[in-house]
Amino acid sequence: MNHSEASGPTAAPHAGRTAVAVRNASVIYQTADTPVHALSNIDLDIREGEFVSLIGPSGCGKTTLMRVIADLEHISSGEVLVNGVSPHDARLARSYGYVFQAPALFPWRNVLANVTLPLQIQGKGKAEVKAIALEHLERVGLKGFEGKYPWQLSGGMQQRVSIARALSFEPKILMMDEPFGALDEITRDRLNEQLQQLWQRERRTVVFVTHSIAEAVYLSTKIVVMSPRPGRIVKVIDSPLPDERHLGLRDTPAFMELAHEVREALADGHH
Ligand SMILES: Nc1ncnc2c1ncn2[C@@H]1O[C@H](COP(=O)(O)OP(=O)(O)OP(=O)(O)O)[C@@H](O)[C@H]1O
Repeated sequence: MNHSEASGPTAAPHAGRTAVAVRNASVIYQTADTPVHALSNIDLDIREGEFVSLIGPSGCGKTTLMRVIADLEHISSGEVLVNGVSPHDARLARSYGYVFQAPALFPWRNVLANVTLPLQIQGKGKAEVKAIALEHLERVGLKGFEGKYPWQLSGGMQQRVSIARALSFEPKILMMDEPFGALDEITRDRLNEQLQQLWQRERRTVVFVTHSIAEAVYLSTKIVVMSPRPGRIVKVIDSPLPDERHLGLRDTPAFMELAHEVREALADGHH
């Protein structure tokens, strides 16, 4: 069965409810000398179940935009709504799961204890917490590794533990800031494929920051191309690729065409 037969000639319309609405949002960092205009007049809609990548050159405000959505940073003007409420209220409702570039696991806790931590903080019972954590470890392909310590795992495996931990309390939105940026290309490819399959199964909303055109095109249903000084959105591209994807897709004309469109938009942003 080819991919297009599996899910139609183009991606299914990701017509879920609005998960994130950013309206005319700007962020100005006050520094000792001149203020830094990190984001300027950002408008963005993300629907439930979309996999959205923010891509752009260093310093264009990708991380700032993600942090604004996730209530880790405040906007200077404009409005941001997450599931219809402020990012602050969304955070209190445990809407976000975070995965950062460095896995940020506790070295003195084994894999299971790292994944159970957010659940323990929620006050769930011990047996329930363990069952949930084991299930999430299995989902990221780490069944049998629950007794290992982070230093006994490869970088890619550590990042899979971080993903399991972020998903353990079933957040509405998974926020991923260059999660695979520090990994070698082969490991990165494999994790891209696993993440894509995970998204296909769960259809959770994902906001993903990356520098890689190939990664953005492979993973996303929507690609947000940004440019620096001040950080703004140059183009929003809805992916025409089918939802079911394998790494071989990267060699197809449709993939290369989309990668070209992203590259052109990035170049336009520099003018
Ligand atoms: N806390 C801060 N105080 C002052 N300036 C900041 C702060 N955080 C970020 N900036 C500046 O805001 C701009 C946007 O930064 P941001 O980290 O969002 O960009 P980015 O696209 O994620 O970059 P990279 O790809 O290098 O991580 C940059 O010019 C950065 O130097």
